[in-house]
Amino acid sequence: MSLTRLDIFNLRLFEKTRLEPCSGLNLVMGENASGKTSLLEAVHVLATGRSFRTQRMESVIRHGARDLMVTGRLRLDDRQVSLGIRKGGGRTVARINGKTVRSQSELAQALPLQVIHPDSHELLSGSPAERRGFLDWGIFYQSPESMAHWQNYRRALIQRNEALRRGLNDKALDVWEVLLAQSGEAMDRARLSYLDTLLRHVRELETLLPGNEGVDIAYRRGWREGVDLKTLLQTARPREREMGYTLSGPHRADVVFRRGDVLLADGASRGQQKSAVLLLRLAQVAAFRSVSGRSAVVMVDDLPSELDEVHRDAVLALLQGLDCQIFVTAIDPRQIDARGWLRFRMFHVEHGRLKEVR
Ligand SMILES: Nc1ncnc2c1ncn2[C@@H]1O[C@H](COP(=O)(O)OP(=O)(O)OP(=O)(O)O)[C@@H](O)[C@H]1O
Repeated sequence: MSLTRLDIFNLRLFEKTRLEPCSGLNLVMGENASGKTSLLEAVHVLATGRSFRTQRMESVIRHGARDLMVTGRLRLDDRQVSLGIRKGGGRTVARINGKTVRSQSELAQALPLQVIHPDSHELLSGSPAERRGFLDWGIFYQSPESMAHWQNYRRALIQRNEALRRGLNDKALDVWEVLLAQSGEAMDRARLSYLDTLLRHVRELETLLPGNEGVDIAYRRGWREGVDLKTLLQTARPREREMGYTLSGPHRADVVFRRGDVLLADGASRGQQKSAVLLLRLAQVAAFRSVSGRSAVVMVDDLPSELDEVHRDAVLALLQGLDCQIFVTAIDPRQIDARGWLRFRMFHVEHGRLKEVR
């Protein structure tokens, strides 16, 4: 699967821009503030409806414009699919093949995307929510039916917290706790099963990125081991009534990444962190392929930063082995050795103007 065409309207400094990428490596180069990251951001908006740089979509809309639009053409085996999204004034309209779709997640299913950018080390050192998002990316693609458990869980969690705050009786809590326990334990099983798959791919790829051998992922499910969630919720009522919210469950899950005795969150250099995050996220792409038979699009913003030549080349070799469509940005194209890539295109961007140079 690959994007064969991308049209961007009113996104950051792009007023109207077309990109025709190849199905292999697409290198986007340009000076600082030329618009390289914005180009990747456009692909991300198309796939997810969100930016990977900001929560405030208004700041992504070109100054002076009311809304932004990104459309793309995807080649899936021998089929063509067109995707589009328009965002502005708090409204989103998403389309597939010209038809408005109800949920943004339909675009995400059509265009699986993995992005690694300069803040991606937050997977290791940021908030647990970041790491739950990492797990849930995998589950969304490995077992989309599990997302229904997650939605049920979230709904029940809001209701139970409300009941706790309003001091409702045990009977009112019972209803929500049954739902929380059922959906929460299903979510936990899905996460465990995903981590199992993922770890196998980490083991397969780790030797390709020097310094990552033995990277390990320890899962913390969000409530005490050996206790079923329903019992735990019941026994925690007195304390949680005081607090006004639910203290345990898969919404408090986390994962810890380490290599031997070293916690990658604070015991690794920035370069080691970047290389570990690349390994973990690219293992997700490999796991996705093995489970679904489909390929994802991979984007690496500012690939050369923090990495020495050995690691840059190793990352490129790993990317090549994934056999996906890749977008890479760099200030200096000499830092990207694209010899050996049969499918390769290079673009130069300058003040929001894009030119194919190879
Ligand atoms: N909403 C907006 N409307 C118009 N221009 C914008 C908007 N938001 C940001 N810009 C401009 O976009 C440029 C930043 O683009 P971008 O971050 O994509 O560059 P880059 O090439 O990735 O830079 P770097 O290499 O420094 O990371 C800046 O010139 C900024 O002023």
